[in-house]
Order: sequence, then C-alpha cells, then structure tokens
Amino acid sequence: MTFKKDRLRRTMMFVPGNNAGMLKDAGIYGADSIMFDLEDSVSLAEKDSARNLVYEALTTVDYGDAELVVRTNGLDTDFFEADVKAMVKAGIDVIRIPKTENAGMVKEMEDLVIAAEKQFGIPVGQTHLMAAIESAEGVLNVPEIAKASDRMIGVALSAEDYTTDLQTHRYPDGKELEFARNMIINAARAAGIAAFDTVYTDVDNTQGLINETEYIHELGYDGKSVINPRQIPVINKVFAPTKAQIENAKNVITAIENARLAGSGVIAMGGQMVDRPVALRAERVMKLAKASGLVDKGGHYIGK
Ligand SMILES: CC(C)(COP(=O)(O)OP(=O)(O)OC[C@H]1O[C@@H](n2cnc3c(N)ncnc32)[C@H](O)[C@@H]1OP(=O)(O)O)[C@@H](O)C(=O)NCCC(=O)NCCSC(=O)C[C@@](O)(CC(=O)O)C(=O)O
Ligand SMILES: [Mg+2]
Repeated sequence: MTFKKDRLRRTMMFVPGNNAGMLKDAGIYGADSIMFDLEDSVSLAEKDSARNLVYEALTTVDYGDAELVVRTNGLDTDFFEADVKAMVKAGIDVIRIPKTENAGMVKEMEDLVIAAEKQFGIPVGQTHLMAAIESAEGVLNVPEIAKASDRMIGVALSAEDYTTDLQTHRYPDGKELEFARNMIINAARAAGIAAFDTVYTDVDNTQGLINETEYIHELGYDGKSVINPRQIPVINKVFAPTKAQIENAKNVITAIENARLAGSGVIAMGGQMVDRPVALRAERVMKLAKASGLVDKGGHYIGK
C-alpha cells in the first residue's frame, strides 16, 4: 500500500515486540496503525530477540491496510542503532521516537534513518517519523519537535511517563494532562501533522475510555494509542459521525459547490453561513463516515 501522510489514525495499537502470538495476530483487530514496541514493554534481557521477532513479523506477516509503526528504544540506549537499522531494512512505515525532548533528537533519528535507508537500498524518505512526548521538557518543546523534519507524521502524548515526570498521577478527569494535550494538538496542527492521545490503561473500564476519547475528539485529536484490541471498536465508535452529522456534511458540500458555481465562496444554508472552513470540516466528517463504513461509495448513509 502506498504511504499516505494524512491517512486516518483513530487507533494506534501497541504490540509488545517480544510476544510472538500477539505479533502474528495483530492485523486482525482493525487498528488503523499497528505499533510494534521494542521499548518499555520489552525487558532488557529480551531486547535483541524482540528486535529479531519484529523484523521477522514485518517481513513475513500480511498486515493488510494497517500502517506499520515501531517504537524503538531511546536514543540514549545501546539498542537504538540496531533497532533503527533493522526496522528501516524491514521497510517500516513510521518510527516512533520515545521520550522526545527536543528537535535535536528528531534530527539525530533522521540522520540514522537516512544512513540506514542508503545502506539497505530503501528509497530515501520512505521511512517516516513521529515523536512521543513523555516529559515536561518535551511538552515545552513540542512546537519545534513537530516541525523538526519533513518526515514527521505526528506527535503523541505519553501520559504514563509524563505524569511521572510531573510528579503527579493520572486522574479520571485528566486535569493533570490539560496543558500537554492543548500544547500537543496546537503544535501538531501548526506543523500540519497528526496528534495522538495517550493510552488508557484501565482496559476493563469501557465508560472511562469513552469519556476520555470523547474529550480528546472534541479537542481535535486524530486518535489514541491503545494497548488492547478491545479498545479499538470503542474508539472508532466515538470517532464515527452520527447520521445527522453525515447528512449535514453532505448538504454543506453541496451548498459550497453551488456557491462556487455561482462564483461565491460563501452561502447560507438553513440560516447558517457555509464557507471554506465549514466545508473542510464537512469533508473530514465524510472521511470518517467512509472509514467507519457508514456511507457507500457515493456518500449515501447506509448505517451499520
Ligand atoms: C493490557 C494487557 C496486559 C491486557 O491483557 P489481557 O490478557 O486482559 O488481554 P485480552 O483482552 O484478554 O486479550 C484478548 C486477545 O487479544 C490479544 N491481545 C491483547 N493485547 C494485545 C495487543 N496489545 N496486541 C495484540 N494482541 C493483543 C491477546 O493475546 C488475546 O489473544 P487470544 O489469546 O488469541 O484471544 C494486554 O492487552 C497487553 O499486554 N497489552 C500491551 C501492553 C503494552 O504494549 N504496553 C506498553 C505500551 S504503553 C507504555 O509504554 C506507556 C507509554 O509509553 C505509552 C505511550 O507512549 O503512549 C506512556 O508513557 O504513556
Ligand atoms: Mg512511556
């Protein structure tokens, strides 16, 4: 599949790199992106074998349309270089840089990726990057991090490490994450890339996950990192537009097209002004509706 920088990324599922069974079946759950983890879900003793397992999976398993992401070990570890080389060689779509603190770290990763692409005959530029923001320093620097490379596709909040760094805990209302969430979504949009919310670790608490997803969806986030396949349909449902939203979006798109034909960029629809930003939002609704299987190819609502 051709890489699409602006594809849908409602769910990005962590798969521990040392778990052969999970690696084999990771493609069956419908995550938009599958994120193979070589970092914190893998013990020190298993770092090399996990890298080999993930390489093997990437070169033998068919993951369908899912975007393939790997979280390498940190730049300050002994494993980082070998991780990057192996994953670039395997043709990974995106490398997620853990614990990103500044733009220099993105540049360091990019240099190593370029060297690996050249070494293994991978087209230069094929391997994309994203940054996990896991500290107070990272949050303060997220605007420069998001713009550090043309390869960047997104920035992600990593609230487990971040709240540890802040010397707080995670709370159900998420007050402790407000500043980081707002910084990250604004920095991502200013750079023209995606914003991902953090993992929700209470996997049996579906209502808690719904509440958190509704909140980040309102903020404008593209999706969430997930740790369990059961979380995927819950998040997709929150991101799925309602029938009324879809019908309104279709009407907006028709109205703006009529305005364009009449030589105008603005038109009234049921007493509401419709202009370019309204039309762009309507297009995003239709994109989500299509991805959710709620409309046919012609954009007609078919429900589910
Ligand atoms: C949570 C739990 C133990 C629950 O176990 P349970 O046993 O209750 O799971 P069940 O629901 O019963 O599983 C039903 C079936 O799904 C399969 N299945 C489950 N999970 C699957 C999966 N992830 N991938 C593929 N397959 C999977 C399973 O094999 C079974 O298959 P089968 O036997 O065939 O039926 C399990 O999910 C799990 O280990 N998750 C991954 C945890 C992980 O990766 N942590 C590191 C990333 S966070 C981090 O590092 C913090 C961060 O850095 C984050 C940031 O940066 O954003 C920060 O700072 O915030
Ligand atoms: Mg972390």
